Amino acid sequence: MDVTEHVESVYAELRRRDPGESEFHQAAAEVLHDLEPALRKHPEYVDARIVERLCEPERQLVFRIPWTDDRGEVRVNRGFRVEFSSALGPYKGGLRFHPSVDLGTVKFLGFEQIFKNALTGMPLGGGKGGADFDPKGKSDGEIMRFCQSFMTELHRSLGEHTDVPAGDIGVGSREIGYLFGQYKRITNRHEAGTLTGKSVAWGGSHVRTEATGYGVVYFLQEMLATRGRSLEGQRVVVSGSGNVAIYAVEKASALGATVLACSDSVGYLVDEDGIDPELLKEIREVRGQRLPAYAEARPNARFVESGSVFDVPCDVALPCATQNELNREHALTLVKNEVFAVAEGANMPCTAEAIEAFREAGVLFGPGKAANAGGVATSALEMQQNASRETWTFERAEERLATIMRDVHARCRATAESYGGASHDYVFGANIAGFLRTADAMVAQGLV
Ligand SMILES: NC(=O)C1=CN([C@@H]2O[C@H](COP(=O)(O)OP(=O)(O)OC[C@H]3O[C@@H](n4cnc5c(N)ncnc54)[C@H](O)[C@@H]3O)[C@@H](O)[C@H]2O)C=CC1
Ligand SMILES: O=C(O)CCC(=O)C(=O)O
Repeated sequence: MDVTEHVESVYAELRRRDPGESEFHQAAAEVLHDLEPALRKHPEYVDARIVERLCEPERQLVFRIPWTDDRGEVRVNRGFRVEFSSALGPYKGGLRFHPSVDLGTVKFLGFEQIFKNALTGMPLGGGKGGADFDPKGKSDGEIMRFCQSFMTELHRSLGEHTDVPAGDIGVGSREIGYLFGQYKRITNRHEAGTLTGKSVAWGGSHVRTEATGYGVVYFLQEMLATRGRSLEGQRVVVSGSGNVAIYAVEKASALGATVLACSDSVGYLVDEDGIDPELLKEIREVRGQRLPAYAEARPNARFVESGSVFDVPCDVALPCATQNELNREHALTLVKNEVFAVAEGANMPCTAEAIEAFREAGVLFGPGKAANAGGVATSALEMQQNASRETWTFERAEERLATIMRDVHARCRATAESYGGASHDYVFGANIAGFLRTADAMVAQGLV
């Protein structure tokens, strides 16, 4: 069978079957386009219909989540868990609580997760979940009751050898605590490895909180080193001000960069003196305030409510908020301002057109499935500690994270080159490397 025709027919079929899932189509299009050289080299993948099978989740759960608000009124949300691939290990990937979540969003995230998890070299399958629940403005009691109801339904599908969720947008260690508590109560099992992102006080791993943001910066360091640069003196712009963004700011600053700006869904913050990571953490994580509170506390900082954080001139941009937040127009502004490198902390934050603009301008570009793999990799370290009933030190966990990110970077480059691409084409390298590992396992495991 002609490989191009094969890939095109798989793509056409997935669009036909699920026409409303534009984010899933976008994620699939990028990966499928890059796979052709691998399929030419390995006709056995075509014969076994690996691509077709990978595009169809092994299982998709959609469920009702009834809960009561603080006035005693009944509320109903919709929950999702897409168990995409168990070729390399238990389904693994976070839970997102945000009003925009639908099946297409969860499928795009779960699809990306397959390749990302494979790229880490760890024994992890791919999955993702969430709910169209808006945590904004909810009380602690409401969050707890919602998490309990969510887990009352989802617990049947989970287990340390089956499916292991973690956090994502709107789900942090508080939510993981409530979810775990309900899981334990219903199953009567203190099976710590069933959820990751737990508090270090009761089964979590040091560095999991920091891992995604730190990992992005480690990946960036490796990319810069290929051009003889370091982070020292670089002007960095980060989008978002949640978990990934905060720890990207912290690590980039610690390595000598000046982080000029970060953002939220209302606007962006500029601090000409460099964002102070401790103050940012205090405001966002401890006080739960928004970014204007930071601007009020620092003389050379301002909060801007129009335009985009990517208008701020910089050497390095780290989009760490959400999907499709950086479009072609933003990319062209960054290029005009001579951006040197972009690494995705969020999942699919750059549109296909933005990535094309970076490629045309020769900007170093680290795709999310490689650059933000540190989070899920540290989740795998958490599972490892849970299985052996150990708790590693912060230093030991961070050293493992740094090594994993160096390996992910090297794997992308080596794979890109060996399949006829440029070594700096991290998108191509990541897609092929993640695919090969998964495809080999699928062929070995037969038609399942
Ligand atoms: N938490 C993790 O370990 C990992 C997260 N990611 C990805 O990183 C991204 C951020 O996740 P977290 O930091 O965990 O979530 P979070 O809930 O801690 O923070 C999300 C941030 O994005 C901002 N945001 C949301 N929608 C926005 C919009 N439309 N425009 C501008 N800002 C917006 C929020 O204000 C917040 O600052 C997501 O794409 C997530 O899938 C990727 C790998 C692992
Ligand atoms: O640690 C995990 O399992 C979740 C990480 C995640 O959701 C992601 O990589 O996007």
